[in-house]
Amino acid sequence: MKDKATGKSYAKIIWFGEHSVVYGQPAIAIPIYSVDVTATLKKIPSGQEIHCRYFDGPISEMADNLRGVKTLTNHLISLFGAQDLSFDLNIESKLPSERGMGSSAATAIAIVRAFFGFFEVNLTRIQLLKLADIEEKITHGNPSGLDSATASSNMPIWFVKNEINEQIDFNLPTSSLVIADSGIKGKTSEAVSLIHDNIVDEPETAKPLIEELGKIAVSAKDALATTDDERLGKLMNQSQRDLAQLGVSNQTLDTFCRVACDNRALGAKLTGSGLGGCVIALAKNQSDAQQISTALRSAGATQTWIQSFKNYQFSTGEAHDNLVR
Ligand SMILES: C[C@@](O)(CCO)CC(=O)[O-]
Repeated sequence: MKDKATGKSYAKIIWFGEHSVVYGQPAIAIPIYSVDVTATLKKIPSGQEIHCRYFDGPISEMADNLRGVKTLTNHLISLFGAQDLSFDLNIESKLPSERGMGSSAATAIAIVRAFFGFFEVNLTRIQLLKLADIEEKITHGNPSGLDSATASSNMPIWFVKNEINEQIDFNLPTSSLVIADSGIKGKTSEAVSLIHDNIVDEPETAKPLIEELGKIAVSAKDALATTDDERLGKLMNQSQRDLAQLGVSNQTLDTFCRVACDNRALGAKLTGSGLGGCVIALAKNQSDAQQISTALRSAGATQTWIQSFKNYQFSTGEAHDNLVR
């Protein structure tokens, strides 16, 4: 056992396939390395404390809105027989919460990694995702697993619920994604049940849209393999139309997409569960990305990030074993 260990994870951006992934369609998602979560577990003289932006104090006193993190932490305490250990768990997150960037999954992944690092026990990817799911099931109800799979990956992934979780390697050396936060909170569980209700109430409209979103993800994978950024942009626009028809966009997100496209974006769409949160726009080069980012800030984005794909591959030192959870 160490005196101190840290676990890291990343914000996730779903490029293609949010919502349809819940219904078995494929998705493409990417970790955003500059927007990360670090959990640090260290020994202290007494108590079991947790510090994060929503809570500061003993784990036993955590409020109900943090039930996911509390349950996961208690599960890890039992797993390692650490009931009598005095420790402090400090979570530092650069992710805004409820903005479609996978804040809860990233927090869960960082916590699990911190515990395994602290107890010096090897962690397999399957174990990591299963443990993160303890938190995600409480926070989101019926997660596809895409958020945790991406937050823990060091590469973009191609994902099919319970079937495929593999890295994709592509080369888009000049393009980048501009991510713009609308500042509006979007609850994943609400957006997921809204789509579920649409499928039940209007299956003849909703089901073909879900299937089309899956086909778009397949085409996008092909466009990535052939470095066809113009096609990727068009596929993003098509996704946005389908997601809006399914009811998870809103006026602000629609406006952001239009502003991005009026400012040289090759395409734009909401990312994550929608009903708020972030929009992503594909830029052909760095100067276009700057222009799009500035235009989106003028249109009201509270924060923007530019993720370039140059030298995207990097290593966390942990193998991504391409295993299904
Ligand atoms: C909306 C959704 O597809 C992504 C949320 O980040 C839900 C899920 O995959 O569990």
